[in-house]
Amino acid sequence: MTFSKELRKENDDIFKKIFRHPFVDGIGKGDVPKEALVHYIKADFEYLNAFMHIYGIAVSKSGNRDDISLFHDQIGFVLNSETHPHHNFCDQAGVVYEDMQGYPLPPTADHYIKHMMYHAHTGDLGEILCALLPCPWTYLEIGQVLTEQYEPNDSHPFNPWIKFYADAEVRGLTGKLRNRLDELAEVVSEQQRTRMKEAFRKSCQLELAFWEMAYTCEEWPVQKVVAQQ
Ligand SMILES: Cc1ncc(CN)c(N)n1
Repeated sequence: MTFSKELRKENDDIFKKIFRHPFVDGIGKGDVPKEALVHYIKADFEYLNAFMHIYGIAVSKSGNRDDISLFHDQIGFVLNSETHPHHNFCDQAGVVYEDMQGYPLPPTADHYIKHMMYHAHTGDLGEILCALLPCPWTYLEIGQVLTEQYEPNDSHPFNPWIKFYADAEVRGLTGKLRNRLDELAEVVSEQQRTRMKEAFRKSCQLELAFWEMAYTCEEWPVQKVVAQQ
């Protein structure tokens, strides 16, 4: 079994919980509370900015042009294409995309990007890929599961979102990351494979937590700066 297949199998419990999460299921049913959509978009805009920064660190650790090209293409996709599903959520929430940008990250999203940043700064390319992969991979499978389960048509409010993530482009990009990870995993020590598995599982946990964060509109416990005495 390839390393990425092993990762998928070992984290099936979390993938299943993600598919059943009320926010994700709400996308399939075409019914997500507006506040949750807004909370999601605000956090996800900044999350994806951080995600591109991490790909940038991966570029700086790349030893050849094939790897540089791999990460460059992923940045291009996030920058130019992943705005489409955000627009779908904005349209359904009745808000303007530009008004959703520049907000501080809620605790879970903040934790998630710092987890990836940690592995980006301290790990090698394989470890970075493990921290990054649950992001495209869980969304690809969410798109596939919701398509199968709800068979959305053009009148479905979240049809563009579901179609986008179930699409061949996302499958192709995720497949490229998986293939590169499988190559890198073949030449590392058992100890390093354990570190890689831990990075992957924590990102899966944080994917699930991100949906919960948006659904419950999670905020920091104290929001305003308390005046110093
Ligand atoms: C938190 C999160 N995870 C994954 C994706 C899909 N790239 C996303 N937009 N946001």
